[in-house]
Amino acid sequence: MKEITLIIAGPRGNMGKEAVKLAEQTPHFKLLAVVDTKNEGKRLRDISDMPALDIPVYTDLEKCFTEQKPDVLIDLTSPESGRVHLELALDYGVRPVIGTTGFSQEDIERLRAKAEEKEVGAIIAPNFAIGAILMMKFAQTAARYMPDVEILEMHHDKKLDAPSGTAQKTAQLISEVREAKKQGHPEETEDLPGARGAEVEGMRIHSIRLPGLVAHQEVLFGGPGQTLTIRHDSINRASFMPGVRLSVETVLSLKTLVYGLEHIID
Ligand SMILES: NC(=O)C1=CN([C@@H]2O[C@H](COP(=O)(O)OP(=O)(O)OC[C@H]3O[C@@H](n4cnc5c(N)ncnc54)[C@H](OP(=O)(O)O)[C@@H]3O)[C@@H](O)[C@H]2O)C=CC1
Ligand SMILES: O=C(O)C1=N[C@H](C(=O)O)C[C@H](O)C1
Repeated sequence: MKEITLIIAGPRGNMGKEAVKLAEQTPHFKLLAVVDTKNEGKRLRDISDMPALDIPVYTDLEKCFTEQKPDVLIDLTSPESGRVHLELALDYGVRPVIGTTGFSQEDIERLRAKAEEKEVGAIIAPNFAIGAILMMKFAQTAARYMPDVEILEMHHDKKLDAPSGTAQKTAQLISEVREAKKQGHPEETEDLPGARGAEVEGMRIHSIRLPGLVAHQEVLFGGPGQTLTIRHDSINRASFMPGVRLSVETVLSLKTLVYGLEHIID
């Protein structure tokens, strides 16, 4: 397989650490450098807890692109940084693979237009885990038959964004097959604000944050006399890495921005 050169933004994070390992262990991936919020000028091996790789650490993504000229940027940072990094990658002709969550529908449409104008492929994957993609697909199928649905997403308490990117993507997929409808009692009230969760076309999304959790989601459907629950659990971050690898390999042949791995995994 042809060698693919990479930059990883966010290498000290939970996901970034796994992605660095993935890059090290994949024979046709070559990690050129990493982009961090600190440690400018150091080598990766000089940062505690990081693998002994003799590659540079940058704090300035533009400088990194100019000096390293990578094929692909893997971004696993924060919602604000992920947006800026994706735009910069498109400007520099570097293919972004963005696992960072917190993108709005407007962001995605604007960035897709830019990717197409520049003819640079890009992937935003709110969830890289195959099981999570299947959970979303199954939920979309179920919603055709059982349109009353609530989404419960549960994550570790270091997560910055709510609801999760996966929950938002699930709601979007369901809304493609389900007519918007108000659920629950027509006269229900929220005696404590937020008690019924966030609302997307009448569906409700509930976000739980607790230490001990990694990434979990239940999609609950109700119909007369029955319920259906579709659940996915990521019990560690290794669950996301096959999807990261597939995204890096696929983004090179794209000329648009793909939002969600369900468009890549048939
Ligand atoms: N798509 C998927 O399957 C998955 C997506 N995610 C998403 O990935 C993102 C990262 O998650 P996670 O690893 O758990 O988060 P962490 O907080 O553990 O790691 C984020 C890392 O990014 C760094 N960072 C922030 N801004 C920048 C920047 N501008 N340049 C370089 N590095 C930066 C942080 O540095 P510092 O500590 O100094 O701020 C930190 O080291 C989140 O948006 C999360 O929702 C998570 C799991 C799976
Ligand atoms: O922050 C996380 O951890 C995760 N974020 C993604 C999301 O917001 O859906 C994917 C996964 O759920 C883990």
